Amino acid sequence: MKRLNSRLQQDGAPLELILLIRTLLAGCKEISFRVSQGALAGVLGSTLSENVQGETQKKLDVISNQILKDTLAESGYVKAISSEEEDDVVPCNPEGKYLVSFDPLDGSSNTEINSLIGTIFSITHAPQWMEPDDPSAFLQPGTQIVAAGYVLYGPSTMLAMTTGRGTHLYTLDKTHGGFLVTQANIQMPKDTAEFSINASNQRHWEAPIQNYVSDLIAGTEGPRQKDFNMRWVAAMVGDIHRVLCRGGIFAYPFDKRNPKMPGKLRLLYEANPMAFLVEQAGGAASTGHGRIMEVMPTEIHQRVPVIIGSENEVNTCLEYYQK
Ligand SMILES: O=P(O)(O)OC[C@H]1O[C@](O)(COP(=O)(O)O)[C@@H](O)[C@@H]1O
Ligand SMILES: [Mg+2]
Ligand SMILES: [Mg+2]
Repeated sequence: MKRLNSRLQQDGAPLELILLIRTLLAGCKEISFRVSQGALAGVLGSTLSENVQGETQKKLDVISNQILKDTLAESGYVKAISSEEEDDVVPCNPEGKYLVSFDPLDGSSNTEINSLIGTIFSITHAPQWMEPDDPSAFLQPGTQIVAAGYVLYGPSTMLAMTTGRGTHLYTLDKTHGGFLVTQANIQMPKDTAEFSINASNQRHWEAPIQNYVSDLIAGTEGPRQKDFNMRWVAAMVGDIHRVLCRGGIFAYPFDKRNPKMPGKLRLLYEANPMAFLVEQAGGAASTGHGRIMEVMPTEIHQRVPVIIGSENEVNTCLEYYQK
């Protein structure tokens, strides 16, 4: 099986980017170890603090954020970091060539039940004009990302990553501590009979997505004339992993409860990396009104509605928005 280094070289990644990715993954391996210790390491449960988005931070959110922040800041490759758990950007090496955005721990509510969680990241070039504490350099559309992926802390620790030359799946071989390619160039099925959405929010959605999901649920008796199954992990990283591996459609749409919050998931470190991975695997990723990767961010913690998955099913969903 191919090692991470040779796969990245084959895909034409520059040396400094490879070294940065290896550094980032060293942090993720430490998180993986802490996660696997569970209650024994005293890492479960909530802290007394909230992040900038008003969410109660779990101990693992804070620990994972600290691990990644320290590892990346010390590496020298990174000019600045933006994280779900940091109010502002974190300045690193003024000479660093890259910017890294991450969700240190996705699926926080799963930590206490030993269920799927992960780390999501994206990497862009750092503009030379940028001061390391300047958030505006992070406001680049997803099309500028040079590498993105997630590490899934599941029964095995897996990495899904793309540098724009296909999406590859890797598995952490704990016997020597390296990630090995276990599936190169994943190709998602274009069609699917599986959807993934928090249906308890249905009454708050806009009409197009309400109608679309109603038609999925109507199955063979409805206009789609086909039965669909529903799957929900409650961690985007787990739900997207399933969609990448066997097709499906995942959505976290805009809902009307808070008009100032155009969706739940964050563009820089949740929606964009997943959109890049899925597009590179032959899938599609939209806000309902346009390609996620073309959204111009206006702030680092910006939220967007997401509809991500098998290409034909995403397009069918988008027809409801166009009606
Ligand atoms: O249970 P809800 O409210 O539908 O939210 C689930 C969503 O929230 C998230 O957990 C948000 O991410 P964090 O855990 O990083 O805050 C997503 O992974 C998931 O898809
Ligand atoms: Mg998250
Ligand atoms: Mg998180």
